[in-house]
Amino acid sequence: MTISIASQEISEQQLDNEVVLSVEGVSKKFCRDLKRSLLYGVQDIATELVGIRQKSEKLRRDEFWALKDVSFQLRRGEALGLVGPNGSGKSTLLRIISGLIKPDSGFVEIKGRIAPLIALGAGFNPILTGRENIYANMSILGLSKKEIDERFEAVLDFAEIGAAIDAPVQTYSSGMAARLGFACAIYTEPDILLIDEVLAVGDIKFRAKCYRRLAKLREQGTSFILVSHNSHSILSICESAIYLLKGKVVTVGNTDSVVDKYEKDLFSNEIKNQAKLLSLTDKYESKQSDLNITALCFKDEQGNLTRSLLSGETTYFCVEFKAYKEIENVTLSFLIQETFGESEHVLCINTQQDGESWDILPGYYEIQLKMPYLGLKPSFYTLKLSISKNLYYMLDAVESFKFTVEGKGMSQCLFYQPRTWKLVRSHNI
Ligand SMILES: Nc1ncnc2c1ncn2[C@@H]1O[C@H](COP(=O)(O)OP(=O)(O)OP(=O)(O)O)[C@@H](O)[C@H]1O
Repeated sequence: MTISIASQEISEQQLDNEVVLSVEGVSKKFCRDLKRSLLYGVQDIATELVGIRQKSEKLRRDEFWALKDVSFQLRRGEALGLVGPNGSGKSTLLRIISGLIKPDSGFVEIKGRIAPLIALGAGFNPILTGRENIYANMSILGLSKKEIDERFEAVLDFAEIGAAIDAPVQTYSSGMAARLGFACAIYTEPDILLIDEVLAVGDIKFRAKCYRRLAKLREQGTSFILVSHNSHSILSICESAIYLLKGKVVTVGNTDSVVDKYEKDLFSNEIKNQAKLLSLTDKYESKQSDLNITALCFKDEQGNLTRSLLSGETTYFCVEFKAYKEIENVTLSFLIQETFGESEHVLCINTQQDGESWDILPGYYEIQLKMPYLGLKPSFYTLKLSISKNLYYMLDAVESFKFTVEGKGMSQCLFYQPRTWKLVRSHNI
């Protein structure tokens, strides 16, 4: 009896550790010049046909490595996040894994069924109806007609597109196409699901439903590769991650440490580019306006200009402007969004709400907003700001002011909570 339990434990452990995807030394080159790319393509086909094509590590004119020597393994039930800046090769890697394109060197080994959710409605034919596309899409993913018949209602139910199922997919909104694509992919019950940013579309309710469904699939042993610019999604879904930069693997390992490294690199690049954003000297100055915003900046408690904001620190947000004439009832409003977030406003502040407005004479001014504890979590932000007269008459605005906030150990939080701790002993035993 004991022996059988032990052997069962071992076999479960082996199953858990089962590698379902192996990517070994994968490299892929592309050519920047379209004409030359076609020429290289024809050359490659011709040399392959006569059997003299050799895999070359050399780049021809205008070629570059979109992926270089990428290796990793994905295990059964594992969720792996893929992070990296634009153009780092994430989509190329997913396209190679899904078999859409061939690598120039290296190989990909897959055990089981793979379902790619790579672009919105990937694989959908726009002139076919939703119903026809479900059959076409799921049969490409390897299901028989009988299997699709059995799952059809569940797909329809999940996608929530109602009567539109008999309309051509080209009439669908991007959210509807994404829902149908997601439903088709998950109901094929794949062993590996590749998800490229698709979770960023759709309303919050649908996203929550997708996350619940993904958690369920994972319990059943499905593995995922998730590409997202939103670190929060990666951190909440994946236990391991890969950071790609210019086609090469920078780090691979536990999600927290990989995302931390990726964000640090992004922060330092943003901060280097930030200096000139503090002053708005390049901003167009309208001669017809009664007021012009001249600079935006942050200051610390001592009044020093600061470029590195820290969650939880006392911070002043300062807006300098020049008024050309006497103006009554001047108000300021701004809203802050996460630059790479999913478009929800993180913070909207309006002097009117706070019962503040000013009557001003011609001259130079600085409005200072004191935030005793900066409640923003570490991330990149974009701020939009406007100064108005009588709330609705806009005098001047700044469309996009970018800044970063740093802090430690808050990668999964949504905001900073100022706090102190105390242990109080209530009774003796
Ligand atoms: N078919 C192609 N022909 C030529 N260049 C390409 C092709 N596909 C991708 N590239 C280039 O390869 C590089 C990697 O692109 P890829 O789409 O994989 O990046 P990514 O990390 O997914 O970017 P993003 O985050 O913007 O989606 C980019 O420089 C891109 O311009």
